Amino acid sequence: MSVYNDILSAKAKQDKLLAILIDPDKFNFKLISQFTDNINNSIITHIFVGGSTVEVEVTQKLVKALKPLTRLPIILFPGDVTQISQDADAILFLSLISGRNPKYLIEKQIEAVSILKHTNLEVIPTGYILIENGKETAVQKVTNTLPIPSMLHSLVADTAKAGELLGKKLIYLEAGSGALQPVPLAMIKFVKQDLKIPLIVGGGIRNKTQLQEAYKAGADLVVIGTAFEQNQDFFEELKL
Ligand SMILES: CC(C)=CCC/C(C)=C/CC/C(C)=C/CC/C(C)=C/COP(=O)(O)OP(=O)(O)O
Ligand SMILES: O=P(O)(O)OC[C@@H](O)CO
Ligand SMILES: [Mg+2]
Repeated sequence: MSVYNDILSAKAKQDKLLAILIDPDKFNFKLISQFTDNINNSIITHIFVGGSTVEVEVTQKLVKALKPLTRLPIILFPGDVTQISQDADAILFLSLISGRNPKYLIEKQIEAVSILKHTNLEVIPTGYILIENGKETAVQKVTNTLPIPSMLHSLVADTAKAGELLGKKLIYLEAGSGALQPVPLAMIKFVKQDLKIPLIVGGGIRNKTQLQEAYKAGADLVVIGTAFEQNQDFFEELKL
């Protein structure tokens, strides 16, 4: 079994995927069993774990605790090498290709190699693209990069395609956690026209309508974090 092959076959069958993003810093360990019950009884297909700033060792503790409580794949979505946990199933090996900061284009990845050697994680090369959303996001601040303006559809599409040609296996269009505006639907459609690899879309998606619209526009996998953090009823809303 491979996490990436499963994503590819879902895409081929046009089965849409949904990841819940769990931020280790904001996680309440006391509620873990209720929380994983909610996840296991929902349409969620993947668990992403990560944050732009996470205290050392908290990710490892979270992944270890989650693993026995769910059969869903746990995928690291790391802001830093300190978030690598050997108990996860896979890691999005991100390169921030919308930015021009060498640290997030190649330096963190070099740093990660010696840590990854001691794990069995499936490594999934991922082109990560920040899209402007109306306010500065945590990832922008941490990486000291600018997102691509939301009108520049062809720059985003060319950036995504360049990622594919460089050998990335996934493209992730990111409006940012808690974004005021999710990635525009017209942009998703435009990027999708010439992209063969699966497309992940996340940031600012807060209800089922927005989720379905993102799928219809061409997202193969949608990532939602904040709506689960802030709205207790969101698991129920997804069932309707
Ligand atoms: C290859 C390895 C190990 C690391 C790659 C490091 C790179 C290139 C990261 C890209 C930039 C970055 C900081 C991504 C963070 C992704 C992420 C988990 C975002 C979600 O966090 P938010 O929810 O936006 O932020 P908060 O933590 O403030 O909530
Ligand atoms: O928290 P939200 O806004 O759902 O964003 C999810 C993810 O794309 C952030 O990296
Ligand atoms: Mg967050």
